[in-house]
Amino acid sequence: NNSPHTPFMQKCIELAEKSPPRPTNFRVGAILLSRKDGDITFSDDRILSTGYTMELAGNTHAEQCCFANYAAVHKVADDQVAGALPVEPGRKLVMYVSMEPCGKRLSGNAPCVQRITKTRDGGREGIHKVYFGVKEPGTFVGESEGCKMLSAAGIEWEHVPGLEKEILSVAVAGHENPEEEVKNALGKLETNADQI
Ligand SMILES: Nc1nc(=O)c(N)c(NC[C@H](O)[C@H](O)[C@H](O)COP(=O)(O)O)[nH]1
Ligand SMILES: [Zn+2]
Repeated sequence: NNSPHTPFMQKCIELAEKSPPRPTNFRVGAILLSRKDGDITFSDDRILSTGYTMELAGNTHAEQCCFANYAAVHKVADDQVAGALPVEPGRKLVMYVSMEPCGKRLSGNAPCVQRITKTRDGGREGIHKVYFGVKEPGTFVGESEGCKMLSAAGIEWEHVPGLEKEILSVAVAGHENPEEEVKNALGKLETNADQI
């Protein structure tokens, strides 16, 4: 699949591969960038931050680490990251994540969709669009709500097809029956591919 977004998804997979395998989460990679409107070759992209699951101490998600890394570089607290993100006319903030941002976490920690929507606080445009490579499998929270919650917050999202098997294999590497879980998740994708 030669989507122009594929190289970014491959970079997210490389990031996810740095994540320590655990049975209790998915290994995910995230990239935050600024993109010039109408730049169809993405040649004027500016990478702002990256993150991967458990990159930072504690039970941290890729998107969470991506924001926290940006906050640290800009010397603001994690919950102040929105105010530190660039606001540039003619440019948009875009996030690539190998897996759909979580709408709910078994740990009860703030879900990443909430962290993404918070970038719009104070009337800022914040994150304009999120690209992800696979919907979250039902392993932990059942039917994922991430996309619905992004739409409800007025944030665009798009599934980048073609790398589902690679993304899922990396994501579940620390799980009990990884092959089974990947097959199951891919099977679900086949049956409701149109509903993604
Ligand atoms: N998009 C995304 N990025 C991540 O870095 C990550 N680990 C998940 N995983 C989603 C999954 O639903 C939660 O990992 C479980 O619900 C357990 O919740 P905790 O992670 O312990 O808060 N999803
Ligand atoms: Zn998350």
